[in-house]
Amino acid sequence: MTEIVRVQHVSKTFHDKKAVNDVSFSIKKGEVVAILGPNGAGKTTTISMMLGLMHPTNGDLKLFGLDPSDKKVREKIGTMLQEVSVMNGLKVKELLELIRNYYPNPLSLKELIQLTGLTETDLKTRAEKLSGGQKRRLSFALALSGNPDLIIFDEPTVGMDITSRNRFWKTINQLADQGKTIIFTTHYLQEADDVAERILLFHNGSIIEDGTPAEIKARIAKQAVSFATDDPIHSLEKLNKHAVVTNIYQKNNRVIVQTEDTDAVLALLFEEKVGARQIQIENGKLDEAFEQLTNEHQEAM
Ligand SMILES: Nc1ncnc2c1ncn2[C@@H]1O[C@H](COP(=O)(O)OP(=O)(O)OP(=O)(O)O)[C@@H](O)[C@H]1O
Repeated sequence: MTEIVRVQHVSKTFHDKKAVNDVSFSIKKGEVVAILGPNGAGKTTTISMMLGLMHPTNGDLKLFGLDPSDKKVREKIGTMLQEVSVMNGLKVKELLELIRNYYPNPLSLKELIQLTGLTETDLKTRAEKLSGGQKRRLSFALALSGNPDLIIFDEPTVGMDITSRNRFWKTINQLADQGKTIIFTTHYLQEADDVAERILLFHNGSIIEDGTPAEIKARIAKQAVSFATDDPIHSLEKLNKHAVVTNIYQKNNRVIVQTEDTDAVLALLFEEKVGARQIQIENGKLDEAFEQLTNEHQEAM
């Protein structure tokens, strides 16, 4: 598979602050990658270096095998940054036409409208008169204008209402199906869990986890089987003796069995005849994993 992004031992220091500290990763064609991490973790700095807006203090960073500021690279990238700045005085349609002209194979205006949900009224409006949410929609259309192979977004859904957000992710999934490579940062962990195939978790300038959302959640092993029963004490006694049960307790008439193997626990419920009803399997949540991983790292420092 073609390597699109290659980051090798990259660091960025501002005065004496190490914002990014010896980070290495590579991203292949067609991957959808979420960059997560608490405030100040180094996400925006990493993205800015990928876009050639900042140079690494140390290390090497290539997109499509070239320097990010190379014209050939710029033609293949679409981006949407946190700050939406649009050119005042132009109508949305004029602005889109202008930007499309910079690219060798732009998307048609019709395609851009269909992908981003810009309305006829939006097209006739001067860019500076758009609402915050409409501006983000325009910014999304501008990012897609050149029909980019690589799309990089920094917190793209901030300020979008639920409908716009759903539409945005639907389009992203559509673009991913076409084989585009997509990298985005977000503080909405559910979005990363739903959309990304891979998560790079940043903390204090370093990558502390790199894996699929399922792998990252599984590493925290907060999986559990819970059930209702007429005799919780009897269930606790019968199940507690099995090694597959890592923890067991009663909560509001339900028995919660924490384990790393929910299938084995399900089998046990029937073998031990505990009279389990309304059985539920909980696979852990990404936000729990996120919090635990960043805390563990904080303690280890
Ligand atoms: N231009 C700059 N000058 C000095 N320090 C900077 C600059 N840009 C970023 N930093 C510092 O580098 C660190 C990483 O910042 P960065 O913006 O990359 O974090 P982030 O993960 O994107 O955070 P957030 O989630 O808040 O957007 C922070 O401590 C920040 O204060």
